[in-house]
Amino acid sequence: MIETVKLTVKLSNFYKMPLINKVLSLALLIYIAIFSAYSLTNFPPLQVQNNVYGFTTDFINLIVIIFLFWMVQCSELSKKAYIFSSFGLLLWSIGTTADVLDELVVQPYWISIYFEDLCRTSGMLLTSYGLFKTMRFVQSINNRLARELIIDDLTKVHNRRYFYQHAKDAQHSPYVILIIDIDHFKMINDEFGHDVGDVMLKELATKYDNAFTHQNKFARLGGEEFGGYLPTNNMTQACDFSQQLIDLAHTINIQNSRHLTVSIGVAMQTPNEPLDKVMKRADQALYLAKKSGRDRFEIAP
Ligand SMILES: Nc1nc2c(ncn2[C@@H]2O[C@H](COP(=O)(O)OP(=O)(O)OP(=O)(O)O)[C@@H](O)[C@H]2O)c(=O)[nH]1
Repeated sequence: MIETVKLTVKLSNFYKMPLINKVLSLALLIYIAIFSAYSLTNFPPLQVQNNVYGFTTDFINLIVIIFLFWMVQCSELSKKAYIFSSFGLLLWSIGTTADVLDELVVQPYWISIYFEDLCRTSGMLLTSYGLFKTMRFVQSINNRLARELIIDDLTKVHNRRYFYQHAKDAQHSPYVILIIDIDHFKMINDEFGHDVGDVMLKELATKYDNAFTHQNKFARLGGEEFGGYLPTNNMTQACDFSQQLIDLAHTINIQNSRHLTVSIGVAMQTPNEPLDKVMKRADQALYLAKKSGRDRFEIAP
């Protein structure tokens, strides 16, 4: 099953966020307001005009860190990434607030040196780890989506997208295409139920996937139809392999009442023939195999 992945960073999302995000943001703003008011009223003032440059840069730093904190609150990150980034930026803003006020008043030594630097440094460390966790989170989503893009959901073998891409990219010429179709699959579904049909599809796909070794590729093209890609110019080998696949289907029992059969269309690429044409010829050969009684393979002329 594809699990829904939420990954949004939208500042307007804040109002939809859990209470904890809002409480944390409010706590930060209240802390900054109280600490600033306390410092400005209790510590000896400095000449602001002598520190305009320092005050401006520190103030911009603070605004940027608060903005980053806000962005984290509005993002849907993994739990660890959220916790580390939030608390890191919280500490970092607390340290930077002290840094800004440092330019306006004479702070006690323990604030201007120890408290400020400790908060800022530990904040930076936690934020960096939160960023690392965020990147790992994005990477894991990316890897999972990339995998899901080429894997068939039901049978877990490669899907049609992978098959066509591989056949186009492989650049082996000539190659052989097999189109493999389960016989009377509708009857199996009708007689035994759709769930039994699904089990048959999975069982056949797993067995065939194991049979396609080395450079040979196998995929579910859709429904009860599968594709095979053999980078070979040896038609005898391709025919022997097709017969092996037909025999392999016979080893699968449908509820111990009868075995599965498949029909296969085989087509070898002619010089410079595009993939869709080879597929079409393989499909025509499959149609012939069906018409000739099924449980067999036919070679496209
Ligand atoms: N259980 C199951 N059935 C599926 C799935 N995808 C397609 N089918 C069924 O496969 C059947 C294909 O039927 P047809 O195209 O008539 O082919 P067939 O009955 O195999 O007949 P021939 O190919 O002529 O031998 C349909 O009944 C589809 O509903 C699936 O994922 N699971």
